[in-house]
Amino acid sequence: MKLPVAELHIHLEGTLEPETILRLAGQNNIELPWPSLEELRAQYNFSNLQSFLDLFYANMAVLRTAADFQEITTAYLLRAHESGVRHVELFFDPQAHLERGLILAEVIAGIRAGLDEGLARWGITHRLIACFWRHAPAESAMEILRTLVQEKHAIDGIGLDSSELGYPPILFQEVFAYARENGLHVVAHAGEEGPAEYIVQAIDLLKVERIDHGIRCLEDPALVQRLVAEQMPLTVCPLSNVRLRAVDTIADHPLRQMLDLGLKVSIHSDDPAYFGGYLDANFAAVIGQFDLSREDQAVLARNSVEGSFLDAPAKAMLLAEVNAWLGSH
Ligand code: HPA
Ligand SMILES: [Zn+2]
Repeated sequence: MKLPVAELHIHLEGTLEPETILRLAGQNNIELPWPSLEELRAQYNFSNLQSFLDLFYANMAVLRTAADFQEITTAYLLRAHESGVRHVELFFDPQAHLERGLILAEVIAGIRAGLDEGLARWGITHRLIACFWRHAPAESAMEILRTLVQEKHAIDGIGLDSSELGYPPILFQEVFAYARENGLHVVAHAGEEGPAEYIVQAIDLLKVERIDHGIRCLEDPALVQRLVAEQMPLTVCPLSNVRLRAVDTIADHPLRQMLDLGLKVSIHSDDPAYFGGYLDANFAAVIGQFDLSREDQAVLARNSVEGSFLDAPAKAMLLAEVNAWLGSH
């Protein structure tokens, strides 16, 4: 039996595998600067968040049709199913696709079709979260969000991603207020490359329900105390942190320390096609490095379920499965 988990920090566009990128490029007549698998693979050496984002945004040019979005969503869910994922809260970047002239309703329809397929075939439940770019003006986010709300596009929440340094959460206060007023869930990347202060702003000004990454909270002991007291979920992505040089190696990752402090951390894969592995690989890396006990692993899984936007009965069911997993060995 695999450890049942909720995947809460996964960017759909970050599941685009190099082979899929080249196949879709051919299919959709998109010319990429790296036409062969070898040349493409040579690009995956990142020095920081921005160097990854540059490649990530360039590669998603190959996504053109609703069918493309459906296909990559289903492909991801199959892979997630194989790594024990029972529930997924999927991020996508509307601005990246609008900028390329795609129609948002079609993008969402494709993703939704894939999510429905994942539910039917593997029983994976889902939520869909539109992430706004913090490097773009808040007005752009607001305009898109208004359309999403007015046209009743099927999203369940909003997030905040892309380049972090220099783009504090305060810039998006109105966008997040509007989302909350319209019944949407709210999350934000904060404290990945940005300072602990951005985590404070995300909580106080954006009133987020989860922090994505959040590892730099450790630089502010008062904030750590608060995050523990409020049991604020932190969606930590170990392989991403290593590949984007937020930490030097897995051995230097603060996960063990975060668990010991009582922070509500869970493990996620961020952009698995870019960072060397899906949820199972992220778990394997930290289990091996920190000698995590089965109880530690169950805590990580419970945190993922409790931090999700599932309703209470669905959470209770998954938590019972985590306990069954713990009792099964
Ligand atoms: O790790 C990330 N950080 C910020 N933006 C992102 N967009 C995809 N992945 C990321
Ligand atoms: Zn992310």
